[in-house]
Amino acid sequence: MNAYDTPPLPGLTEPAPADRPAADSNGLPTLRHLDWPALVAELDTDGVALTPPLLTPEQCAQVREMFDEPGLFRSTVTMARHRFGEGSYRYFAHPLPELVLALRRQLYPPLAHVANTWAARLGEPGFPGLHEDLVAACAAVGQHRPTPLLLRYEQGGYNCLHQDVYGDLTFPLQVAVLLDEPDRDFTGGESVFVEQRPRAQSRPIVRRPEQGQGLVFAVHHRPVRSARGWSRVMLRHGVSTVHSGRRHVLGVIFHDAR
Ligand SMILES: O=C(O)CCC(=O)C(=O)O
Ligand SMILES: [Fe+2]
Repeated sequence: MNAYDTPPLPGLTEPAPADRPAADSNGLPTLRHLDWPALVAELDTDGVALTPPLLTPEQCAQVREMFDEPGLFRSTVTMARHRFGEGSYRYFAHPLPELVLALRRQLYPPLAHVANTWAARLGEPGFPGLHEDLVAACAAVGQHRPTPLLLRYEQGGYNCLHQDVYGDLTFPLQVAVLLDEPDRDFTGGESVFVEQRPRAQSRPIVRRPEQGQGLVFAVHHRPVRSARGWSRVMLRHGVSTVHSGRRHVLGVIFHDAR
């Protein structure tokens, strides 16, 4: 059983306005245009869902440029050093930039609804309905460090298949927002997912978001209906080689890290 009540899934009663991102009076994203029931259906089928643009091209440029402001980050990882791939990523420090915070807070409640449905299917503990309560739950188990990150791949860059687990408390969904325009700013660099099914061969899934679009996907596993009820299917994600140009992604992970 879930230990938390989850607010109803937004979008079930309100019509989705336009299929493009809007900004509030502070220039921060507002995500009222997302068709959550459609995204949930996609997540339940594939474990991966592609959103309409979450950020405008201007907001994408704004976030991309943050990569070169070292003061915004708590740590930088050179992927080749750990054999994670080729490229680098930086974890944002507190206080998170307003735009990153806005995405994290606004994407969380509908995803918590999905997470709680998945948890109930798998007999796992549930999650709070508000992101601030998830952050508090993380802190209570020693996970204090923010996990949103910016990734940069140059020509030849890639990201090996992995899972973003940073402690015992793992929120099961995450979002990656593409900040560049494919085939203009870079070529190659597809988003790659591999679903490892029980007692079966693995399924590859490839997505090519446009600039500003987000990919929502399972962090480690998700429920899939089987003959004996629900079983866990593992998902790993990565990025194929960038053939030319530079590719940037904003990674929004909801649990904090140890
Ligand atoms: O660059 C990508 O598309 C993958 C980013 C990633 O691994 C993440 O957001 O956790
Ligand atoms: Fe990742």
